[in-house]
Amino acid sequence: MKQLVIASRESALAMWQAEHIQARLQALYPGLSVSILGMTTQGDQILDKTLSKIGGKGLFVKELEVALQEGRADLAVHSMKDVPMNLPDGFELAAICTREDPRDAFVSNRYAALADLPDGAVVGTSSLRRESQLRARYPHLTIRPLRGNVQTRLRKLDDGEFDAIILAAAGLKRLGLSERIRIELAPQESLPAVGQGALGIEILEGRAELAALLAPLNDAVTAACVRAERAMSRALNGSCQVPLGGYAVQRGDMLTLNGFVASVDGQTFLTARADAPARYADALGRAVAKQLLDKGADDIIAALDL
Ligand SMILES: NCc1[nH]cc(CCC(=O)O)c1CC(=O)O
Repeated sequence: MKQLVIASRESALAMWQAEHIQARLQALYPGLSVSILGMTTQGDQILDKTLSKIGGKGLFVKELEVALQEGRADLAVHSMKDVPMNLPDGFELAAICTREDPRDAFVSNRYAALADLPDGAVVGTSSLRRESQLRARYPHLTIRPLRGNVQTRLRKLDDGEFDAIILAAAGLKRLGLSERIRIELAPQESLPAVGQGALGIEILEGRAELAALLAPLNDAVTAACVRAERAMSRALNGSCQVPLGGYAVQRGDMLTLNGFVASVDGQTFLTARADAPARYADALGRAVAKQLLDKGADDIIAALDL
């Protein structure tokens, strides 16, 4: 293989991620030419509705998959957080790269931390996961929807529409915007989204030579963690239409997975946790999902009116 084309969304964050993978590939294979094909997805275009209402994560990856299918690109770089739990037939993840900071970040021009926000302060987020956790811990806050790419969200904060917003720390750091982070939220305070902070590389199934070329970009620890998180979410039928979070860490050979499912108002809040050797990542994810279901997660999900 002499040249590769990376399909990417055109947002600054997506382009940073594509360029990061481009640079890693060029460092690994100096003779290889790697270019980036930027494209807009429906998820980028429809900004007046929350993601959960317009059909969720698939909207950010569909156009990229079409480019792979039509041979216009060889690989697509995604934030794993945006990748649906079940890939369409004919696609596979060739690599999951080393995870960046997985935490959510508190961003505000006036307040140093969530606990400093006064009664009725307005916090922007369109993530049901972030909303349910905020409502559970800080019922006195007002949560308002906030969509758009990272820069758009920061501009809305700066325009005074919100007292604070919550964003993924990874996105801010990648864009050189770490100074906007007032404080990072510990996983116990805001459990990250499944796959948050990790990049994934998607290709057409059956391209063995391409898969082998991309294999060195895979990070085994991140891959095991993300596999456990995604297995949990899949078993819960999770999407961004369900307020759920899942976050795994690996110490030695042992994975620990924490998960939660909550009602959007944060009134019902179910948590679960389990450990297993990394080679049982999928089973670990299913076991945590089972705990959550046994505690009544299916009632919460059924009541969501999807
Ligand atoms: N939902 C959009 C999205 N997808 C991935 C990231 C951040 C980067 C990552 O998690 O790898 C973001 C922005 C955010 O949630 O603030």
